[in-house]
Amino acid sequence: MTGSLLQTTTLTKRFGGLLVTDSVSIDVRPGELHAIIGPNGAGKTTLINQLSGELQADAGEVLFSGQRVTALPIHQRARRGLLRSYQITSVFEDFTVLENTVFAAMGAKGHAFQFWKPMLAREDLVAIAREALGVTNLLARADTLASELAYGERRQLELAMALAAQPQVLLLDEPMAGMSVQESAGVVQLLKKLKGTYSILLIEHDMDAVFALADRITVLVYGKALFSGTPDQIRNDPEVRAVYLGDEAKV
Ligand SMILES: Nc1ncnc2c1ncn2[C@@H]1O[C@H](COP(=O)(O)OP(=O)(O)OP(=O)(O)O)[C@@H](O)[C@H]1O
Repeated sequence: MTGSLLQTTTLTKRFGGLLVTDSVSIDVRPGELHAIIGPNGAGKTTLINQLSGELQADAGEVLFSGQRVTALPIHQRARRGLLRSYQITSVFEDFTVLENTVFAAMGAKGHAFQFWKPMLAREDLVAIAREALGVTNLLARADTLASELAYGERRQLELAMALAAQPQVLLLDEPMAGMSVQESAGVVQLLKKLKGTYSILLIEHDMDAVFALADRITVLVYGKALFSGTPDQIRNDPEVRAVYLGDEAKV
């Protein structure tokens, strides 16, 4: 698979006797949004955890920009540009939205946090942070404390913080979970804007969102990548319809 930014080869993970990632080989190409769908318990989160570095695979490889990152910890993968939204830097409740985003930019660049220096004096990092807040429509809330954000805005902040870290590949695990219909629509618009610039691996249960956004979709069932293809191919594949989407699926 040439031209892949992120790739797994026969990735395998067991929890005791349970095979949760069953020799999965998938890839994310530059600029594409690749969605992973599958029933509850199919192993989607376990797979993304092995990509981010939160879990170590039992066998197989994770390649990022052609290099093995399989054994690297989370922060080293993040520094190379493989980043999971919301997990790299936690949100500080008593910091403003801008300060949290500057902090994320700082961490990504490997700068140590210096308590004696005002965070917002770092003009280069503030510029990166403001751009990320602009993209995620949070600029108007830049001076608001994180603790005062509504739930949907908080998820936007997590995404802004990930963007401030200037990733190449973004790993997103159910970014619309818990959101209102209106908030979800906002995230779909945002991801439409981001794809192309960033390569995105998305796990999402909202099939309307997945089919509106994905360039490619992989269907995971019992830990196995059953099928990968374009939304049209997935929609029209009889096996996928039978095992996952259901014959009545209107997608
Ligand atoms: N740390 C763990 N130890 C043991 N079993 C686990 C662990 N984490 C997940 N599992 C099991 O692995 C299987 C896959 O879980 P996973 O959360 O990856 O699925 P998922 O596709 O993300 O599910 P959902 O769509 O419900 O979020 C499930 O049967 C789950 O119970």
